[in-house]
Amino acid sequence: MSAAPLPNSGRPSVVVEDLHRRFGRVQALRGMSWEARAGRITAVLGPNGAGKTTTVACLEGLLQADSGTVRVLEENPWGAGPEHRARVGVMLQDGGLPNTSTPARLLPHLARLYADPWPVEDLAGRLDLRSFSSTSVRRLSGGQRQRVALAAALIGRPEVAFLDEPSAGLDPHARLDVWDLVREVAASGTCVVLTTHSFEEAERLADDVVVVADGRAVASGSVADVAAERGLEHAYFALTRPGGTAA
Ligand SMILES: Nc1ncnc2c1ncn2[C@@H]1O[C@H](COP(=O)(O)OP(=O)(O)OP(=O)(O)O)[C@@H](O)[C@H]1O
Repeated sequence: MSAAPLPNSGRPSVVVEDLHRRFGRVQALRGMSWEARAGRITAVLGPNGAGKTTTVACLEGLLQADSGTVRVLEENPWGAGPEHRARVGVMLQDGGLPNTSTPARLLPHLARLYADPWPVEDLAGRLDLRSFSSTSVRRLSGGQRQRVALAAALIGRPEVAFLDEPSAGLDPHARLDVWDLVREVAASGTCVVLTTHSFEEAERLADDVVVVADGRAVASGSVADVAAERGLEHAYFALTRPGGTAA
């Protein structure tokens, strides 16, 4: 029997290479390049408007780049079929959940779309969804909706999960629950890519970090490498200072 490959060996699960995307006069992406690997958590950090959401939308197959390459599980996500979609979990910033449904109806419905879903009860327990499982999505608090959106992204046990600010606005208990779950998902071999504005989240949760500014990646690598001696926060400010480069 051959040894199981290391989770971060082989080709990266997510590849962004020299991506360009313009919206009218705004050049949102200008040569964005980075990679993310299976079994690791990659945090994408950057100022407002730096191009994080645009890049992730291209990776999710929701937006087409003007030029450059995007590969997710070795496929171009733009126009990819249902088999590819089933392998990728997406948590959008605004939740993207149907307002009139309830967690108790929505999650079992989503679970039935997958061959080997995460058991709904277990996921609901892990994210503490039970106390509001019969409340309509419209009436949930922001943090509750966020946790349901995360459950919806993970229920299909995706090989790649894109999580847009997964713990923004959560209370400290919920935040720790989310971090534990995300770590577990990555430990099972999933490539987790999350956007965040939190240095604490990047430092405590992520293995790798990509710092984005002005439409391109200005640093990427392990959190330890990017943070270097002076810490991630210092590196971030040096790298993303308007018109400046790393000190
Ligand atoms: N659909 C669109 N139409 C016009 N401009 C857009 C569109 N989507 C993004 N942009 C612009 O592209 C740039 C990059 O936006 P993007 O949402 O990718 O940034 P971001 O890094 O995710 O920011 P934030 O941290 O605020 O979420 C911004 O200047 C934004 O205004």
